[in-house]
Amino acid sequence: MKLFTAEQIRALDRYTIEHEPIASIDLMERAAQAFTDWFVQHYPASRPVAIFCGMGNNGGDGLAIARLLQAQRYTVQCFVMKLKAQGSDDFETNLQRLQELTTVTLLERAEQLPVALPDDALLIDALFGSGLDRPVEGFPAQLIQFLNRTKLPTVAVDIASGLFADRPNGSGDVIVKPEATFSFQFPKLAFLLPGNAQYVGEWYVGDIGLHPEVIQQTETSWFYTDAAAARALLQPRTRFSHKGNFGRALLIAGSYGKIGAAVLSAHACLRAGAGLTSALIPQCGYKIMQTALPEVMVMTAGSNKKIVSDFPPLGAYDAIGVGPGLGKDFKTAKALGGLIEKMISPMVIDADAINLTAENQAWLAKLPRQSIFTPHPKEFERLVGPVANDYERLARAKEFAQRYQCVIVLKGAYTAVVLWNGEVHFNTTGNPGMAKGGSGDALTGILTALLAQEYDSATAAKLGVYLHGAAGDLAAQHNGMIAMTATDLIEQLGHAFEQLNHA
Ligand SMILES: NC(=O)C1=CN([C@@H]2O[C@H](COP(=O)(O)OP(=O)(O)OC[C@H]3O[C@@H](n4cnc5c(N)ncnc54)[C@H](OP(=O)(O)O)[C@@H]3O)[C@@H](O)[C@H]2O)[C@H](O)CC1
Ligand SMILES: [K+]
Repeated sequence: MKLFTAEQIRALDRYTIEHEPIASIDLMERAAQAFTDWFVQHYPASRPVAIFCGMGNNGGDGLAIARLLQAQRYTVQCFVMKLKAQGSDDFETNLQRLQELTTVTLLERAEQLPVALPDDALLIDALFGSGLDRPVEGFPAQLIQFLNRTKLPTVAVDIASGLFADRPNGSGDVIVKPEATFSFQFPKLAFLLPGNAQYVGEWYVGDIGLHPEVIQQTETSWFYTDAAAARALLQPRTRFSHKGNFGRALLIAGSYGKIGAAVLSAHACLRAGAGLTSALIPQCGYKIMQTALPEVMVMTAGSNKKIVSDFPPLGAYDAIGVGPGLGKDFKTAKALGGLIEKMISPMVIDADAINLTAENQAWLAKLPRQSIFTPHPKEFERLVGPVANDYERLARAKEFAQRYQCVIVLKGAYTAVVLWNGEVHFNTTGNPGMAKGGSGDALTGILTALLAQEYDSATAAKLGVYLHGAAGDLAAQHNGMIAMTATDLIEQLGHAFEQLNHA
């Protein structure tokens, strides 16, 4: 699914108004109706509602929502933050429509705050939407601070007031903190960035019928992978396949005390459908791996029993994943440098293999094209240096992916798959229960398995990250977010594949 900037969304609105055709006031009514339908499903009419409106189209939506909720028998108080004499045309029309039915309170000065609100009130924030073009200051900032201080459950219309849809906010910016955001047609880029979590809450998207033709034609480099998008990436396994078709995968992983990381990644590789899974691990892990996973073929390498070094020739493998629990011994580093130089097919590079690459940047130029890096934010900064915010992190990942023709999987709440062609695909599956040791090892195994099955790197990364999150969601359902482990996640992979097959 595509994501657009605020400016692109404005252009999509205009095109829809002209070509559907639909009057702009009717498009606003459609948006307000979509919000209201959703709101009625989520919040009971027994709770009083207080709606705070600005004077642009976001405020216009708020006024229309006030009218529609009143028709659904909600008790509604409506406030307009009056910053200027005249609002947008559609705002003015909706103000008139509402004032024919009820009184609207104008808020113009700080002295009018605090506003008295019932203890069980639900707040709707329609002060600013995607038209916000500067940080909020003065009276509007005081009003937002007041709303936040009430701690009453707040729902944002389209986007929390004060939050920029597609560019960074300053650290001191005043922004509404909603428990939920109901957005029109598309999630905003800002919703997918970890630093904005408290300014988004749960987000929902309502279809308001923007013109499908123009959505299809409008180019973007931002996407998100939902079930439909992931489903389209899945290759059918034919009945004539035998283990040779599904590729030979190799994990190079583990060091003394971290053999578990090797076991987890190999386990996930098996469950993600690799035909033959092998592991190259230190001698100290031999029995552990053979016992834990009889399906895995095990090799050990190097005279030091605690680490892997001196890799044997590895040309027989279709895909190699390297890094989980590997450690950073200089002998391991030397072997990894040699491997990177020889390999021609894409590799998955995780954990200590990322850290070692960060310390040996000359390897980057020799890296097999379309290799996949899977850094968490700290590992990413080791690779590229410090970054100031989520937007800069994405920009740097794009630059890096383009320069080295690789894929960067930026792990986080909405893991971002950044491709060498500049595209960014945000994942939509997963949950906080996955923020635990072992989750990343599982992802490396999954990605290596998909590469071995001849998925290209971009597809493997998007699909693998989706499945990893979907399996995590199933593990959370069965074991709870607190108790779930990486092994639970791996054991749900089969169900995650099935679920996707039937999506
Ligand atoms: N397809 C859709 O998504 C639809 C969306 N709708 C809704 O429309 C808004 C966007 O409406 P818009 O009128 O463009 O913008 P806002 O309502 O967000 O803001 C209006 C004006 O507010 C002023 N502004 C901006 N920043 C600040 C600030 N920091 N402090 C004070 N004032 C500010 C600015 O006007 P100025 O004259 O003061 O410069 C803005 O123009 C979208 O979010 C949806 O809710 C439609 O209803 C239907 C389709
Ligand atoms: K808003």
